[in-house]
Formats: sequence, C-alpha cells, structure tokens
Amino acid sequence: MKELSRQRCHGGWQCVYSHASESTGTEMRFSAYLPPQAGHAKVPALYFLAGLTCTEETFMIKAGAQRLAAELGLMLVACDTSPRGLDLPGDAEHWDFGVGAGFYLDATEAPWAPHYRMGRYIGEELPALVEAQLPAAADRRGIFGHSMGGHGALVTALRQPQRWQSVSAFAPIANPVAVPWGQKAFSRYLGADTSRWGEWDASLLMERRPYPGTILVDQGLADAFLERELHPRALQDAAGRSGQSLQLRLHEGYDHSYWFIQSFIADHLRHHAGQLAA
Ligand SMILES: N[C@@H](CCC(=O)N[C@@H](CSC=O)C(=O)NCC(=O)O)C(=O)O
Repeated sequence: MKELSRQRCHGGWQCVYSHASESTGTEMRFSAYLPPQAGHAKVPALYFLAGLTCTEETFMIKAGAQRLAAELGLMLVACDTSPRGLDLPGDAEHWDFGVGAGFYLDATEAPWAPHYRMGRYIGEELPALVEAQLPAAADRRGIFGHSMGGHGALVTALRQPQRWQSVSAFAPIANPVAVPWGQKAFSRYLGADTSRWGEWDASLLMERRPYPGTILVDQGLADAFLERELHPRALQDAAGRSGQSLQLRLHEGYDHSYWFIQSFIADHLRHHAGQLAA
C-alpha cells in the first residue's frame, strides 16, 4: 500500500492511499481519516460507500464528517466506486454503469466478472488491508453510504452481518431489482436471469434475513431520484415483514446532494459510534 498524501485535519490525519487490488486486478485508491485517538490505540473504522460518479475523494471533501469523527474517535474510510483504467468495451458510455458505477457487487458476466468485484473488495479485501496497515480495530467495523453506496452498505452488512457491527444509509437505492438504475446494472453485471439478482438487493435480503441491530436510513423528500430509483417504502415493507429494526427518517425539503448528507452526518456518526463502542 502506498501513501499518496497525508494532511493534518482536526488533530488527526486526512490521508489517501493506493494499492494493487486482488479483487479488481487494478490499482485502487481509498481515503482514510485517522482521528487523533489512532495515534496511540486501535480505533473503530467506519466505511463510507459513495454513489454514482463519485470517487474516494467525494465523501471526505463534501460530507463534513471529520470534526465529529475526531471527537468520537472514529476512523473514516472511503473507497472508490468501481475499478478504473481498464478500458473495457462500454465501461465509460453511461454515467450510471461501468466506471464510477460498480454497484458494490461481484459481477458474473463477461467482460465485467474478472474486475467488477466490488462486493468482495469492500466485504473482505479493503477491511483486511486497513486493519493490517492502519490502526483500525478488527472487531469494530461499521458501514454506511449514499444512493448506490447506501444500497452497497445495506447489502454488505445484510450479507455478512457478523463482520459489520453497525450500518446506516443516506437515500439508498433500496430495491435495485425494481428500478431502472438497478435493472441496467444488474442485467449487465449479473446477467439476464433475474432469480440471481436477489442476493444483491437490500430489500429482498432484509426480508429473508434481518440484520441484528437497528439500521438508520435518512431520505430527503425533495430528492429528484426518490420516486423513480430509490423506493424506501420497499425497505420499510421488508422490515415490517422480517421484524428488522429500521429507523427510516423522511426529511421535507432535502434533495439527493451532499448538502443533505452534511445536514444529517452527525446523527449517522453518533449512531455508529454508539454501536461500535468498545
Ligand atoms: N448525472 C449526474 C449526477 C450523478 C449523481 O447525482 N451522483 C450522486 C449519486 S447518485 C446515486 O448513486 C452523487 O453523489 N454525486 C456527487 C455529488 O457531489 O453530488 C452526473 O453525471 O454528475
């Protein structure tokens, strides 16, 4: 792992790293905020998965999370949204598929399958690397995200609840099998057999196997993607059927942007800190 930058921030360090990824077969970048407490002890790590078109920088620059993370002693880790630099046919034609749109799943179809393995990357490889190279506690991991990344966070925790002690989401794509963004991505990454898509759909997973803890989800009611792509009601229905403890909060006037995330980031950090406390 190479350290690309390191800058002082709220008594800790804002860093960017790159490494050769086994999951994607490419060089991947991630950013990490190391709170002051990480100077002398292992701290809980909270992973953020960003949305379509974002990079490992977006959350760290726009969410305004570092000040409170420093107070709470939380490490923040933000990865990229797909492999880059492969130049696969069709990987850069659409902003909602391919580069910047890896959907945090493991593709099964050519030409995506050997590289678009963001499920394995975020589920296994990145935490193992972070815990080996940075002062992150291996038994206190949280995950959250926005939109495509909110979907990724929910799916990652629902698929492997024993590995994630806390989870939350901002405006997640709650039921990707039922909406255009999800159908476009899943049909290409996972193939035409829709019976295989459910393993990567947060609402379908939650209905079958609830996560053993409360999940916090915030959604803006002025979000332009709400009706067509996000469907938080599907998550609420799934939680009702499975007994999942879900705190779904709907906010008048808030849209899909990082202004919305910045407005509620403190609640998410406190939610995670509470569940990740040693
Ligand atoms: N088409 C636009 C918009 C892309 C966009 O809105 N991306 C969202 C995530 S959408 C779901 O995953 C985002 O977080 N954008 C970054 C931001 O800073 O707001 C485009 O091409 O930009």
